[in-house]
Amino acid sequence: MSGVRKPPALDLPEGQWALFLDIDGTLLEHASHPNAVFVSEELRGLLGNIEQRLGGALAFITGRSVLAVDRLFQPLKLRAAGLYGLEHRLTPDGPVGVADTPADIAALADAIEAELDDGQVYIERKGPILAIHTRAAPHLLARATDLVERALAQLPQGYRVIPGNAGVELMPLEAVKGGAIRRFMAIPPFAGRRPVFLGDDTSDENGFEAINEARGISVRVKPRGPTAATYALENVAETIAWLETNFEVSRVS
Ligand SMILES: O=P(O)(O)OC[C@H]1O[C@H](O[C@H]2O[C@H](CO)[C@@H](O)[C@H](O)[C@H]2O)[C@H](O)[C@@H](O)[C@@H]1O
Ligand SMILES: [Mg+2]
Repeated sequence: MSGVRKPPALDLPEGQWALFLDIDGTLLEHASHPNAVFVSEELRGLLGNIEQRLGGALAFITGRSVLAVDRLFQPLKLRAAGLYGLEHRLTPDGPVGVADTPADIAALADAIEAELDDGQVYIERKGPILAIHTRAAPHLLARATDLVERALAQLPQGYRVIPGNAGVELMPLEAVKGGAIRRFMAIPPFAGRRPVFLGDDTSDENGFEAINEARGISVRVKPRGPTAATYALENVAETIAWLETNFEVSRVS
């Protein structure tokens, strides 16, 4: 595991922690399609219990939209930053704040879809963000990446391309997980607490940097190379077990 250490046992009372969680690849095993992931009752119960024990200081920090997250975890609703921080819901039942869309990329999505006319590539349209999923057609990843990089030239400045997990995403520069974490850390019930963030992907690295600046605990799940995270866990199962152990929550039967 790239020599990164396992995270330590948490040594402060639970009221002093703030917990930020990536979803795909961290809490959920990857599936062939974004809508094919499985959320167990145990996981819903665990997250609900942790949210209560932390006095609400738990938020999802994800590339999915908040609406997509709510559909997956229903009836559980948590604080969340969606679309890498372009959306945020600061209280579980509050409104979803949405950042401006710098450009309409729907037409771009159509063009890329037509170019990759293969039936195996799924283009996820997330408003200002485009995710090209090549999990079912790995041989098309390089072509998809090339197309998206060339599409950058057609957009106003302020977009970037980042590798996804079995795909590639095009997004505004301000879509960064570190910004989302800092926003939560400035308000109750997060402010003044020591933050923990668990994530598994390139897009989580910026979040790890924000956590490290705040002297928190950054944990990369299944690191595949260099990471800014201080600690690492092997996989989803180990992540869930670590959360259960460290937040002293018993499994929901
Ligand atoms: O920030 P995350 O919560 O980890 O979300 C990242 C992206 O996750 C989803 O795509 C990934 O997971 C899918 C389900 O396992 C998989 O089919 C796909 O190949 C992965 O890239 C989601 O669809 C994206 O919108 C998120 O940005
Ligand atoms: Mg992830």
